[in-house]
Amino acid sequence: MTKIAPSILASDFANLEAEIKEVEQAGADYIHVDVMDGKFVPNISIGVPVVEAIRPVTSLPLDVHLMIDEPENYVEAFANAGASIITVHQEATSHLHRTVQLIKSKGVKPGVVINPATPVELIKPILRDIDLVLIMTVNPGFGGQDFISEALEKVKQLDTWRKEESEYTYEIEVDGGVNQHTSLLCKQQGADVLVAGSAIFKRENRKEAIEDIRNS
Ligand SMILES: O=C(CO)[C@H](O)[C@H](O)COP(=O)(O)O
Ligand SMILES: [Fe+2]
Repeated sequence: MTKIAPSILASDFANLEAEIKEVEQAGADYIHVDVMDGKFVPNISIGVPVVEAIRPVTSLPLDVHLMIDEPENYVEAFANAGASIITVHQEATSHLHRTVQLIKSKGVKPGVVINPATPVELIKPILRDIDLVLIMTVNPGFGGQDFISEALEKVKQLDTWRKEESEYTYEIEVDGGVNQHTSLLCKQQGADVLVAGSAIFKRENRKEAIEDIRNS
């Protein structure tokens, strides 16, 4: 069954605990946390104290998407705050293997994410070391943007590679512009986890929203 990771970027921050509990009750699999630094992406969102604050309010894994330059400098802080998965941009770190090893050494699952214009071949050398690959279907920085369907070819390629190579155990996650229509395209190409912000939190009935995305 396709996993659904609601992105709290689109939630009501004044009621964050209730928002998280509602999507957990509604069948979410991960809580996706978008961290932005105003440098790697042109927006600032939330950081370590928010991860620490939400860790006790849910039993779901916290899927922390770091949209920050030199993420290696913050791996320890996010690990200590309770991140379950830490995903770093290939474009943001010079020594990807070192950063991934650092994440593992803190007992956290490592993920690697690429922007829509980044070729998937660039991350082939790291695939055996990671638990998750995140394919961006928008340019990161904001919720509510339109889905870039061209990026889905990378999902297909990743699915093909892991069928050919037993050492590859990564999940394939898609993030950006996912809704009940685009979710079908992601699943058809082999995606396991779908991130959705606006399509879940901007709807009154979160259970229906999650089911519409999962069952499209
Ligand atoms: O990483 C992100 C933005 O950079 C978010 O996870 C993503 O945009 C989710 O929001 P939406 O579903 O509204 O597109
Ligand atoms: Fe994200």
